Amino acid sequence: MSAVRKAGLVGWGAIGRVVGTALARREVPGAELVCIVDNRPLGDAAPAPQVAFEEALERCDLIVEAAGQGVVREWGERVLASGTDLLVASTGALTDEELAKRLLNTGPGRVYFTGGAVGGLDLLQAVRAVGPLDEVRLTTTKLPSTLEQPWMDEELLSRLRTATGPVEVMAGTAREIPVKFPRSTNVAASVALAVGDLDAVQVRVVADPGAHRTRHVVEASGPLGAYRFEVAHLPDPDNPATSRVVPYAVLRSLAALAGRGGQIL
Ligand SMILES: NC(=O)C1=CN([C@@H]2O[C@H](COP(=O)(O)OP(=O)(O)OC[C@H]3O[C@@H](n4cnc5c(N)ncnc54)[C@H](OP(=O)(O)O)[C@@H]3O)[C@@H](O)[C@H]2O)C=CC1
Ligand SMILES: O=C([O-])CC(=O)C(=O)O
Repeated sequence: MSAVRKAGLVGWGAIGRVVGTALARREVPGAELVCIVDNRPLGDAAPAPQVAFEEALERCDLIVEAAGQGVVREWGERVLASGTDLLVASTGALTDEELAKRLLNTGPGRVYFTGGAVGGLDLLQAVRAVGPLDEVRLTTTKLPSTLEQPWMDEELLSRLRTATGPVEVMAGTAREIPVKFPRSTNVAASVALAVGDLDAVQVRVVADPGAHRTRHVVEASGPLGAYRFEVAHLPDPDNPATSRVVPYAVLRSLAALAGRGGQIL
């Protein structure tokens, strides 16, 4: 592995632009931006060459996925088999346990995920080593428009569009929810990765026209106590499904992977 991590960024959107700009400015010690992969032609605005995914694998030793669950499904194993590490933002892809297993067993590259929009995962992961968490709940509250999905029927869409207060859109486990809302509930999968059990995490997705901040509340109890983590994020103005904090969580994960944080992580 080179002393400086050669990072390739997949996705030049709400997350990718902030991450890519910071990397290009060398704001993450120990990591540099080598190339960008995106569906759309990026033109001169991009701070690194736009390349095809195959070429990114040749140029990089770390791929940062900030594009969507489909990229993890389609490319995950190829990234790792090529010897390149993979940092995943679209953790919802890992609710496919067969895929998650294959990614764990493929190498020599390694797979990592970022905590993204949700906090407290380190503590949940620590407690899980003592014994299973018996109750884990996540309540995600977002602007209704960010939760509309192609599979929704007219009645549900109309409930979302005419809501004047909080409306429960769906309840289910972390196995079910991130697949149904692929761009807006990856946090459920992230909590499940920390807890180590997709079915143990009960998720409520709430649409609220008053949710000018996106809220994620994680509640859990286990052998050593009870936990509650609540965040209220400003949404990205261009893509309100994504909280503005997420690229900074990706950058934090990158700094840890690059191992030269300039801070004690
Ligand atoms: N872990 C967490 O807490 C969070 C995770 N996420 C995940 O991160 C993803 C990205 O978020 P965000 O930046 O807000 O999304 P955006 O839609 O703003 O940007 C995604 C970019 O990636 C591109 N893209 C999508 N698929 C591909 C592909 N197969 N190959 C190349 N480029 C592709 C998109 O192009 P196009 O639009 O043309 O498809 C778009 O330019 C989300 O879809 C979600 O899965 C998001 C928020 C929080
Ligand atoms: O950014 C957020 O608040 C959460 C999100 O979109 C996701 O988990 O996919």
